[in-house]
Amino acid sequence: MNDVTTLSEADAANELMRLAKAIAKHDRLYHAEDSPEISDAEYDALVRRNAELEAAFPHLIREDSPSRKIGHAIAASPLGKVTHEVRMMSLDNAFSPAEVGEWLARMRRFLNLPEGEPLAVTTEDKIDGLSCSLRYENGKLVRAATRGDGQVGEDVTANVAFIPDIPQTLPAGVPEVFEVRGEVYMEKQAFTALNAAQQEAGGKLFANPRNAAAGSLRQKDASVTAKRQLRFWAHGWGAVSQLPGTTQTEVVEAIRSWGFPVSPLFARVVGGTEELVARFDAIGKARPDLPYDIDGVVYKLDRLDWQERLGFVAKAPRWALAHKFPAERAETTVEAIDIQVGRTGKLTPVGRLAPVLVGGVTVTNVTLHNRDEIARLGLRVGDRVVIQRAGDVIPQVVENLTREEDRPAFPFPDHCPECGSEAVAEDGEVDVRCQGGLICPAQRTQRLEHFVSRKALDIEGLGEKTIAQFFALGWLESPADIFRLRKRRADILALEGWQEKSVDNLLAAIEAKRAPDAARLLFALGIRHVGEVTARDLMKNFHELPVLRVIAERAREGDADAVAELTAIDGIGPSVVEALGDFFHEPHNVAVWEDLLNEVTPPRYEVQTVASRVAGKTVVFTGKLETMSRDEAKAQAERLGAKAAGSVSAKTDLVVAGPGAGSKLKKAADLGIEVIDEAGWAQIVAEAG
Ligand SMILES: NC(=O)c1ccc[n+]([C@@H]2O[C@H](COP(=O)([O-])OP(=O)(O)OC[C@H]3O[C@@H](n4cnc5c(N)ncnc54)[C@H](O)[C@@H]3O)[C@@H](O)[C@H]2O)c1
Ligand SMILES: [Zn+2]
Repeated sequence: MNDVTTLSEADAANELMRLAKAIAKHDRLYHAEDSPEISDAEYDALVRRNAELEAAFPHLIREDSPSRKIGHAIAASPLGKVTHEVRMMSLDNAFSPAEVGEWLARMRRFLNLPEGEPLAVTTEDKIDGLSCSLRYENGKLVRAATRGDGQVGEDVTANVAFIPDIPQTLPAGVPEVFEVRGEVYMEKQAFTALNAAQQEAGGKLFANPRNAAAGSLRQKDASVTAKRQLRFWAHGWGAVSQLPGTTQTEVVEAIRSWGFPVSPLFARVVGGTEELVARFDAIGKARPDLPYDIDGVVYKLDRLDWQERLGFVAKAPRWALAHKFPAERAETTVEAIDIQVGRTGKLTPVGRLAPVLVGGVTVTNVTLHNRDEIARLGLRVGDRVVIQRAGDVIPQVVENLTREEDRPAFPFPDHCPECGSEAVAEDGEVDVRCQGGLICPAQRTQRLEHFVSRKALDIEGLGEKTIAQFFALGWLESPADIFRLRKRRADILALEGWQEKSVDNLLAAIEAKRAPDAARLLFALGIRHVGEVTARDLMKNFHELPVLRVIAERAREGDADAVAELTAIDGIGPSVVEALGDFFHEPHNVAVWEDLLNEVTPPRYEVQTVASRVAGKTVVFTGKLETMSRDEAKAQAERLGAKAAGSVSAKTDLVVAGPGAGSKLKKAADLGIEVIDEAGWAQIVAEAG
């Protein structure tokens, strides 16, 4: 779904046409046939999208716009037609306190009321049924009608005779003409029982109590209605010869006194957004215990003279608002599963959904996390799913409703969709990663940033921004390109923000790394499991990068000697051996590697030691080190010609202990080994050359 602000007029017009068609179709299925094909949340997302487009392109609003239509025309209904004397309306929706506040502010502006003056507003639950208009003349029920398209509804007079909540006659003294309007509904229990009975009899199943109530009322044969447990409560009125009050509250009270049920949660609230939202929250709390379904709270301005002044917009009164409970869960269809490659090479599946309104927000994408999650859900393209979005949490698929169908599983890719390199999950890991780190466009800039970072090649002046800029210009695709930047001196100078001096400084910093430290270069390549320390350990043993490559390739081919040679190194395990083998097995990586080694020439790697009083000794670091990391401490020991070991034994010469050293300290004492603290170690480092 494209952002409306970037949409061309032609695209907007096309989309509006498609929406008008789709919404009309779903209106027919829902209102005329009582068998919706999509969830309300999906329908609401279509309506919302239509409203967004119409707001951005008001001149494109169609003659047949869904925003102007109520319900569905009843042309095809077998029931008689009734023209409403006063149109039956819909309600505007709000999904957030902010939208409720806007509604209140709009009314205030319209009525020119002073800011902050409290308003009296009635609140009642928005019951999920179908509207029905009951016309009484001289206290006798003469006509009952559905809403239809708002102007013309269906005659259900015979049907409502079987609804005990609807009186056939009213007490003496009622106005000559009075149309009571309210909701015909089915309680949850009756709905469950009806569907069970329908299932038994092989009849039609209803999607929800609202559809069941509508399907039960709108029957040509009223004896069918008689078998269904329908109920009614009143929430308004249509044509009247006289009003029994000057406020919504007074008239609803009068209707109640004539024998009609009204909402048990009806209340008059004086205040602003905060007071209304408090009431909304209270009704939300009561919701699970109500015997019927509700989907929100209806607010109506209490004063009828103000209602009259406010009047109506296209299809709803300005003086009323339906504040809907944001559905935290909703049903929709997975239209596609795309694979995104993250900056670390992780393949993340993303579900593309038929747009659906969840928690008041239109959701079109959902993260599917990883390959295991797709397997757990048994998810395939085309499946119906329940998605959930609570608060600001990223939407999740909580259930796959299409499980049982016999279709092939989603084939999770074993190659990176960005670069075509192999994508694998290592043992015990759920994430599948692209192995083409150095050539994968999704990973490239991050790999380059790592390549020049302080602990890697440490090239000053080549920051994140510059890398991104050069990358976008096509100047930096792989590490070797860094060393070819000198040919672009004039091009860089022509860029904004670069002067002779800064360009020359950058190029000098790069030239200074033509003969880099081999361990840093190896670490800079970003091979999985090959961190700073591992890179040094490897280079200490093999000294030359081409030698390491040969050993790694032989190990991958299963050469036991090569494997043994690698794993004999302290700290090198099977995962490093595998990662190295995989790296050199990927032709793209080899190309990058060879290209790079044509540009730079690392000298033979030898551990550079300085004279110190711990040369040739074995040191153990233990406890919490406060001024350096354990890796740094190890590196320092190496530079001083000492060996850093992990545990205290008879071979240990010196223990450097931080706070909380514990058992190792005790062992050192038992063996009579010298123990110093971090400050003592710093002293030794400082003394050395
Ligand atoms: N799934 C689908 O395919 C599909 C298709 C069309 C419509 N729908 C659903 O139908 C609804 C839209 O229908 P709508 O335009 O008739 O609006 P609506 O039903 O959301 O709101 C208007 C109606 O609310 C009723 N109502 C309930 N309690 C009320 C109260 N206390 N006071 C006043 N009115 C009260 C009235 O009958 C009124 O006509 C949406 O929820 C939509 O998701 C779904
Ligand atoms: Zn890739």
